[in-house]
Amino acid sequence: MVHKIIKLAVTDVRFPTSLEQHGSDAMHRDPDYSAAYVVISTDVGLRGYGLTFTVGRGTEIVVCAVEALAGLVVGKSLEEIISDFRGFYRLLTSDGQMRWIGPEKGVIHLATAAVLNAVWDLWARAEGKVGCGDPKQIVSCIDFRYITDALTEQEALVYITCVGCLFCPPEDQMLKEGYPAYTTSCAWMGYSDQQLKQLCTDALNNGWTKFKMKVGADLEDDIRRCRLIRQMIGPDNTLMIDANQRWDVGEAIAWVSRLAEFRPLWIEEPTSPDDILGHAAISKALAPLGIRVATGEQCHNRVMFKQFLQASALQFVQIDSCRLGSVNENLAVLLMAHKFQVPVCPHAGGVGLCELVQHLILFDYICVSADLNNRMCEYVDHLHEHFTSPAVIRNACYMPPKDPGYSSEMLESSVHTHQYPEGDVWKTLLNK
Ligand SMILES: C[C@H](O)[C@@H](O)CC(=O)C(=O)O
Ligand SMILES: [Mg+2]
Repeated sequence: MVHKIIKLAVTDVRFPTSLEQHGSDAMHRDPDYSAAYVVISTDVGLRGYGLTFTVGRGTEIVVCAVEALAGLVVGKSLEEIISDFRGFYRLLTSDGQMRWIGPEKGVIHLATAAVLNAVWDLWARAEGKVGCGDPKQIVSCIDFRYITDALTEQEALVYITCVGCLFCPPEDQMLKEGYPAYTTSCAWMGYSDQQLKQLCTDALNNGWTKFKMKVGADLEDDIRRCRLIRQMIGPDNTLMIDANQRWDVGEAIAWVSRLAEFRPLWIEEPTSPDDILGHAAISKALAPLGIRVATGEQCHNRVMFKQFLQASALQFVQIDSCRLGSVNENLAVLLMAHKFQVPVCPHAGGVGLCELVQHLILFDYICVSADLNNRMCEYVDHLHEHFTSPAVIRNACYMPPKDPGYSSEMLESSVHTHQYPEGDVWKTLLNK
């Protein structure tokens, strides 16, 4: 059957998370978790749902960028797209008049992610499964331009060990135990000590063993809060810290050295996400303290990741389902990470990110790495109730999604009440 795309609609959906400081960090003190939410409709009634994550006012700019891309999608059939998905990725990322405002970075790339995420969702739904493709087909979705010095198409084909799957029915171990997760939800920057203690207690009771906390605003506060969380979780559980790009290179090294006594596994985003050599310097300086560097949530494309890997500038690759150009570009990055033997631990702190990225990490485990050592996927406990197929956590592990698609569909009622500014939630807040 042919599925012709006849419409692309995009909505600015925002959740007022800043009211309770959910999602806050040293650089984003008042994030309203938001999404440019895309619905593509076909002439046979099937729809695909996609999104990209944002944190508030910027969403309206991403929505404009999605609208500017719509003309490249509407009128095509799904079958035409997937018969040359690499070409379609290029069409979106290399359009002669649009690429000037990227290329493959910033607002236009977030918009590309939203559109392509919807296409992947549509593809999986059309196939009636949680995904599609054999290794050759999967590799044919990747644009290798700019990365062949690090990863060739032939190598990629060898690295995909499992026959016949992207989003295929997961293997037994994943079905029984799930994929290990860590929680960031106990220690957002704006939470009080009391709240942090209570959330840690609840999380420990629910079986969580890996915790991430926000740092970087005030050193004395960080020392106090790290001590508190270490006391709460005990010596054997895992702690990670996240500065969200707060420091210069030297400052990062000095600051994190002061937190070494709390034995963080990694410092995340210590400095500018674009500073590859800075991250390399921080990695080198902190290695003797047993602290590694993680980054990726604002690493804007595969070329940047390539250089991070080539420069040994990161020890954990944090792919993001909405920052990179959808599944297509995430596949390139997780295959490069495999080649460089750096574990992938996806970023999921945002609305919808847990839902989407769980598919990518399952693919990484089942089809590429077959390794859980030092690997875990972030989980944040917010806003899942707005999705038709929310991520399911059992005993601190992601349980494989069961419904066909990319788990990216939101409840119509949630979209309706949270669209900005006309949804009821915002009408009420803005009129206060
Ligand atoms: C603004 C977001 O909540 C950000 O703090 C998320 C993040 O850094 C993470 O989940 O890691
Ligand atoms: Mg982070």
